[in-house]
Amino acid sequence: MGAPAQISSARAARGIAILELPRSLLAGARAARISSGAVARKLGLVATRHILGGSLHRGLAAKPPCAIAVEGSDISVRSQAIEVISKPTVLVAEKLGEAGLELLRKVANVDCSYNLSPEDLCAKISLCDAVIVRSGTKITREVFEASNGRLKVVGRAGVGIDNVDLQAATEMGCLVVNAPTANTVAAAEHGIALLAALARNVAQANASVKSGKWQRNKFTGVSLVDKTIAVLGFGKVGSEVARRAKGLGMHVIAHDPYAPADRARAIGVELVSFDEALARADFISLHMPLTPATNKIFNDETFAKVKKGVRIVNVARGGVIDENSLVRALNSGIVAQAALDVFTKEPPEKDDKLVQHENVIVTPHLGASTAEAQEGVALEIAEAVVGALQGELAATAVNAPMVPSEVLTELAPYITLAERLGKLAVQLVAGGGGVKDITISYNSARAPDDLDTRLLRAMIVKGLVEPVSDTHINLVNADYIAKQRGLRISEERHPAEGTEAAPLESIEVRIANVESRFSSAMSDSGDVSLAGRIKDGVPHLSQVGSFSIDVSLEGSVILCRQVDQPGMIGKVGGLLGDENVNISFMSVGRTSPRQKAVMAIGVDDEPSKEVLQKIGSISAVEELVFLKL
Ligand SMILES: NC(=O)C1=CN([C@@H]2O[C@H](COP(=O)(O)OP(=O)(O)OC[C@H]3O[C@@H](n4cnc5c(N)ncnc54)[C@H](O)[C@@H]3O)[C@@H](O)[C@H]2O)C=CC1
Ligand SMILES: O=C(O)C(=O)COP(=O)(O)O
Repeated sequence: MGAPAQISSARAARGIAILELPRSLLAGARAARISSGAVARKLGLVATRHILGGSLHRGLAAKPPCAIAVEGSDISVRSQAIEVISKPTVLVAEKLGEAGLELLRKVANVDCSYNLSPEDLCAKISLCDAVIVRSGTKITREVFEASNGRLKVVGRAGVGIDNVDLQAATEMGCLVVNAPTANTVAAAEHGIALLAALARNVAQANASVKSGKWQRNKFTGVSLVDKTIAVLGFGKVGSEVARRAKGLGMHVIAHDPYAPADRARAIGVELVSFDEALARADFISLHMPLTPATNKIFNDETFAKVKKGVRIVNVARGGVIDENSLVRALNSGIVAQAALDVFTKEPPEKDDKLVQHENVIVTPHLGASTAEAQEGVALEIAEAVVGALQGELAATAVNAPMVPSEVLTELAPYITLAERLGKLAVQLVAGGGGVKDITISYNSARAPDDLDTRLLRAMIVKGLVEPVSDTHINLVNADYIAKQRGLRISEERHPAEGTEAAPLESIEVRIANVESRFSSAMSDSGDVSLAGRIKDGVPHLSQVGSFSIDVSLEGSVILCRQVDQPGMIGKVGGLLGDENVNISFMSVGRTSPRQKAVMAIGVDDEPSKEVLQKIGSISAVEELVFLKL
């Protein structure tokens, strides 16, 4: 956490305000929290701030500056609005390439502690904002719990995330990112290396010659050309293996329930069913992830379906094979040979039957271990972790919906609007309790499939739940938390007048089956109802119950129902002015002249109870509520 910073000067020139901060203050800082709505918005902070619930500004993180340029002319920032936050701590728990470490060190304190026991990892984790692991470290529920909410990002420097408890990460709002592309070729090359080594008994022959023997007949192998290889899991690695196997003159078939047919066609691979792949293959190469569905997918039943004498290569995960079944299949000759890079338990026991089997060759999980892949992976994961710490939605997020950066930029003001509507709506519910049925209406001139509402929904949940709980909510866990709290959220799309340039005309939040502290917030259908829109880039409250109003959602809001009559604005404004409460906006929504009206007053500061009471006792005022943003 940081301390409020003093701004040495703020000057505006040609629409750019420069806020100068003492350099000493920012030395070692990773970011500055800008809590003034106007400035935050103009810095584009709002989008980042809300995604991880953090408060980071990406421009600052890379190179702590002594000045922040803010676009716009109407900027006034108080010094308390800026808070400097110290560097995050990233624990690198397994060896990572130097380029990645260098990148991390620019923005974080990097603690490289390898080979930690689970206990030591749990002891350390509460001091870390992020942790980077490879396949050798398990990030279990216990680790997340031990972090006491500080751990915000888990970076998996590689593809497989079966060593991370994703459910626990999601529940705790911790983003998991991986590095899915940089080791693809390395893994595929290792698969091909094992395939060739297997077919020609390279490992056994090597050991034999080194032990002083010369056994040429014993190690006669089999040819690859014209043989059929079944690639199971036709994703990134599987496709690269298929391409290379084609080059070796093999006939390649593949099974993958989710593989696009055009990719298979482009490589000249025949997509077949699982059973057909088993029945036809001379070689089987495994490239599917370890999931509950693929766990022990190779078992006695599966081996009963393979062509006798099949050879198996596994550079995916040990857990996709029932290792006892494989030993049986090897002993009976159903499987002639196996080449394994991965094991259910790593490292396997010394006397492991599979490892020691004469027809099995093994490597210690080396698929991703080339110099090139490790540099690439290190950079890929470091970029993802740094981005995530800065509140960006990592493109390689594993447990959060991916939102392209263009969409994020476009939705940024609506993200703020959504959270604020949620925050206001829950304050309008009497007692704040009983909130269960929420309807969100998106009014948009765009085609229904042209609006990604996941982020908006998450932010509404954040706004609704955070003020009444100690749970930290972000895009990662919003849906989970909503479900856990029994919130039933329905989303509606309504075509709106307007241009397609703006993603949305307005957002309405309705809460059904509750009483309100401000009866005018009840819609005709009996729901607490609020709507807002973006005006000149700023979130505005545009409707309360059935009253149309227009108040900028930057500070807090006083809503006041009155009998419409002259002089009300002056009276209320006078009372607030006497208390030095700055009014940022005022708007009156009426059903018809001199009937009921709702006055919405945007205020920068929280008025005292006394002044609210005085406003409430103005004879024309029928009800009043103060809503904090
Ligand atoms: N040995 C090593 O060092 C390395 C191992 N790996 C392992 O290889 C796996 C694959 O990596 P990528 O190709 O990069 O991932 P990927 O996600 O691009 O491909 C995985 C493919 O498996 C498919 N799949 C899922 N369930 C399946 C099933 N039941 N049957 C057949 N296919 C299924 C998916 O549709 C997907 O196309 C990783 O999950 C990881 O476990 C990856 C890199 C290095
Ligand atoms: O990327 C993967 O899935 C791998 O299996 C590589 O594992 P590693 O990072 O080398 O421990």
